[in-house]
Amino acid sequence: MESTLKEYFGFSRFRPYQKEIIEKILEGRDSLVVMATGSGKSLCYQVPPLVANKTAIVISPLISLMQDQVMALKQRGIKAEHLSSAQTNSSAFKNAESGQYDIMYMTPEKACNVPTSFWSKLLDTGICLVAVDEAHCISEWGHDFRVEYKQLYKLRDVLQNVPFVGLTATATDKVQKDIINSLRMEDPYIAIGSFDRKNLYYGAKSINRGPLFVDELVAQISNYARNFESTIVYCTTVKDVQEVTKSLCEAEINAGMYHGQMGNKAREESHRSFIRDELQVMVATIAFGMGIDKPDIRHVIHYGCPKSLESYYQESGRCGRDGIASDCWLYFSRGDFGKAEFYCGEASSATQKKAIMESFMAAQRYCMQTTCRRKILLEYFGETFPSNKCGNCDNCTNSKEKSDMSREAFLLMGCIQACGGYWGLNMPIDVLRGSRAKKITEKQFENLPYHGLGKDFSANWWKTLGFQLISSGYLVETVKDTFRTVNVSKEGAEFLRSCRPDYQPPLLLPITSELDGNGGSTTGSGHDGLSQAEAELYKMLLEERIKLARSAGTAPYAICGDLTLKKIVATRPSSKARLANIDGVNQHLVTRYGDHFLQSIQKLSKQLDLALDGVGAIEVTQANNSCKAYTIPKQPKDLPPAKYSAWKMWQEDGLSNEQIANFPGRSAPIKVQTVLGYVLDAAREGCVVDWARLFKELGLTQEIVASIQAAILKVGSKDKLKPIKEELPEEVDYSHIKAWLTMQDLGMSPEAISSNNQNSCDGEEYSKGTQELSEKPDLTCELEKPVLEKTEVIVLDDSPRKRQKVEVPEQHDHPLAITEASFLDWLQKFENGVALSDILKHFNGSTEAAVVDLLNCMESEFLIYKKNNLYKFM
Ligand SMILES: Nc1ncnc2c1ncn2[C@@H]1O[C@H](COP(=O)(O)OP(=O)(O)OP(=O)(O)O)[C@@H](O)[C@H]1O
Repeated sequence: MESTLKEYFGFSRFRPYQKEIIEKILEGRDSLVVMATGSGKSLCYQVPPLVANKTAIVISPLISLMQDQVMALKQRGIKAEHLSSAQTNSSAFKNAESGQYDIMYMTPEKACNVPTSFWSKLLDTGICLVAVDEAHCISEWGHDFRVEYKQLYKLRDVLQNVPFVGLTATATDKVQKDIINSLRMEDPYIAIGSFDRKNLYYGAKSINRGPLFVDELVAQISNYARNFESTIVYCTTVKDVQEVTKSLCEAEINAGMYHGQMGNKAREESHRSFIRDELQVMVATIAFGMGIDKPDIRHVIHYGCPKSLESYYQESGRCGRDGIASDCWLYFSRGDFGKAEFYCGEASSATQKKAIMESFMAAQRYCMQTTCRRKILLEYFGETFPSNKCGNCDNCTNSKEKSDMSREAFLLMGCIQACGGYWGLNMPIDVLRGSRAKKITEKQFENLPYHGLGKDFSANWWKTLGFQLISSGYLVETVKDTFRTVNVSKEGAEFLRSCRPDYQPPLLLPITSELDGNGGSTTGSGHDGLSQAEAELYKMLLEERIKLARSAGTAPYAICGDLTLKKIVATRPSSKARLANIDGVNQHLVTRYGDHFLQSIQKLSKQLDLALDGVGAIEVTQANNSCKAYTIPKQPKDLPPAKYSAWKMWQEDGLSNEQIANFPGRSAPIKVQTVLGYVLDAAREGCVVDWARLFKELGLTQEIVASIQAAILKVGSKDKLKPIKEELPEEVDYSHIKAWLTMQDLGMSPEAISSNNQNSCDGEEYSKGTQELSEKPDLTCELEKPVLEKTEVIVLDDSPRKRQKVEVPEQHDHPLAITEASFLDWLQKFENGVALSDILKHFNGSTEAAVVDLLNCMESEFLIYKKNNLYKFM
C-alpha cells in the first residue's frame, strides 16, 4: 500500500484513517467515511484498485467533477475513465466492461441503467469496490438531496460480495443513518474524522450591498490575483454573479462566471479555464459547489449569506484542499436573512422544509456570532472543539489587533545593544536563537546573557518584530553603502532603562499574521518558510508548471500540487533521484517532467543565486541579507493592470513588444516604446523578465552597453535620456538605454547582463560572466585609475553611480586545491571580491562542484559573502 501511495500519488505517508479504510475495503467490508473536505477521502477508493489490480466503480454526482478527477488520475499514470453522457470516446464502454480501467467513474443514472451484462463481464475481470461519493445526496436530511442516489441500492443485487463505500464531508447523525440504510450496508466500518480544516482561516463581515462594496471586493481580489492565487466568489443570485464579474473584468482581472442560466458549453469552458489557471477568479452561484476539485484555491469569498451551514462548509471547503493556509470570507447583509421562504420553496416535503429552515438559521447564527467561528462550525456538525478560541478566525484574531510585546522587545533591543549596535538584524537574532556559528564565537557573543533566550521563535518571527520596532521608532536602521545596521533609538533606550530582567513595562505593538501564533511558521497563505529568493523561484516554477500543463492539455495542479512545488523549491534537487525523494512527487512526474523540472530548477536557481540540493539554502540567503541589499524585486503591488497585462503577454505568452503594441484586441494600437516601458516597469515592480530574450529582441549587445556606460559617464547623470542619446551613435536607441538603466536600477551588474546577453533564449546555462566581460576592453575604458593586475571591471553597486574596481587575480600553473584556510587567505587580498570563474582558475586543482560546495558552507558560516556575483571576505 505504501509503495503504491508513493508510486502513483507521490506521498510517503497515509493521512489519518486512510490506511484503515483501505484495509477494510480490501477485506471486502462495506464502509462509511465521513471526513472533512480536503481530508483525502478520494484516496481511500483510489488506492484499492491499484493494490488489488481490479476495477473500482465510483459514483459521482457531477460530470465536471468526474472529468477533473479522471484528468488528474491520468496525470498520475492511473487508467481512469468516466461513463456519462459527456463521454466522447466511443470505445470507453467496451474498454470498461473488459476491465481495462483501474477506476471507472459513473453518474448514478448511468450506474442504474447500464445493462446487467456490463456488470457480469466486469465482475469476471474483477471489481474491488463501489464508491458512492458525496453520499449525503442520498438523504433527504442532507443539503443536496438527489433522487437518483436513492436508487443505488439496486446495484447490490447485481454486485454481490462487492464492498460499498459511502463518502461524504457533511453528514449529521441522521444523514449517516440514511446512507447506511439506503445502501443496505451490512455491519459497515465507520470512519468519522474531524471536520476541522485547520489550514482555513474563517471570517465573516456585515456589509452594505452595492457598488461601493463591490469596489472594495475588486480591490481585495486584485491583490490575490497579483500573487497568482485562485479565488472563488460565491454569489446568491445570477445578477450578483454578472455584476461582480463585470467589475472584476473592468479592473483587468481574469475572471469568469458560472451559473445555472449559462449554457452547458459556456459553463464547461469556464470551469475548464479556471482549473487550468487561465482564469484566476471564478464568480459563481452554488451551481459551482461540489463540482470543483481544484486543490490550490486560496480564497473563497461568499457574497451573501449561504442557504445552509452545510453548503457553507462544502463551498468554503473548496479552499486550500492541498493543506496550504487559505482563507474563507463571508460578506453578508441583513437583507440576506429574509430569504428563508425562498429557499424553502425548493422543499418537496415537510421534513425537507424543516431541514432547510434549520440549516439556514444556523448559517445566520454563524454570520452574527462573535465567538470562535471554527467552534460554531464544528459544533454544528456534532464535534466538540476543545477550546473557546481557535486563533485562526476573525473573532479570535481581531481582539489581538495590538498586543503587549514588552518581553520580546526587551530581549531583541537588549541583544542589539549588547552586540554593539553595528550589525543588521541577523546577528542579534542568531545570538538570541542560540547560534554558535563562528561569527558568533569569534566575537564571544555566545557569552552574552541574551544568548539562546529567543529560541522559541523563528528567525523570521524575530525579523518581523524587528521591523515593527523600527517602524514604531524603538529601533533605527542606518543604511551605509549596502550595509544595514540596526541600533536602539533614543526611545528604545528609554524603554530599556525602564526594564528589569523580571519586569518590563507594557509595549503594545500591532500584531501581524507573522507575529501571531507560534512563531509565524504556519500563518498566512504566503510563501511560508521560503526565503525571498525561494519565493521568487516558487513563482517562476508556478509559471513553468502552467506552461507544462498547457502543452500536456491538463491543469497545472494535475502536474503537481502547490505544496509539492514548495517542497521542490526548498530542496532544489539536482538529480531525478533527489526529485523522486520529495514528498508528493510521483513516478509519473519524475519520468515525464523530471528533466524539464531539473533544468528549470538549475537555471532559475542560478539566476537567483540559490544553491542546489537545499544545502543550507535558506540559511545562506538569510546570511547574505545582512550584507547585501536585495536584488530580488518586490511583488508588483503598485503595477497598474495595463502594465501588468503587457508584461504577461510579453513574458508569459512570448509575444514581442511590437506584437503587443498592435494586438488585435486593442481599441487602438499603442507605441512599441510604450509597451517596452510597461515591461520594464513590471520588472521594476518585481515581475520576472527573461532578460536574454529582451536583449535579443532589442538587439542590445555588449558593445552597445559599453557605449551607453561611456555616455552616462560623460554626461555625468542618467536622469535625462536625451543628453545620453545625443552622445551615442544612431543605432543605439532609447529602448537600449531604457533597458540597460532598468537593469542597473535593479542592481544587476554588467557581468550579469553580458552573460545573459551571451545566452540564447532557449535557456542554456549562463557561463563565464566576469571573464567574458574582462576580456572586453571597451567596457573598462572609462576607468580612471591604473590597471591593478591584469584588468578591471566596473561593477555597479546598488547605488547606480557607484563604481568599484575589481582586481582579477593571476592564474598560476600548478594544480592548487581549495581549502577553507587557503581560500580565506587568498580572498583577503581582493578587497572588492572575486568571481567564481577566477576562484576556479586559481584553485585549479579542485573541481567546480567541490569549490561551490565549500563556498556555500563558508557563506552559511558567515565567513564570506557574495555580492553582485563576487565573493568577498566578511
Ligand atoms: N496521504 C496523503 N498525503 C498527502 N496529501 C494527500 C494525501 N491524501 C490526499 N492528499 C491530498 O489532499 C488533497 C485533498 O484530497 P481529496 O481530494 O481526496 O479530498 P476529499 O476528502 O475527497 O475532499 P472533498 O470532500 O472536498 O472532495 C488532494 O490534493 C490530495 O492529493
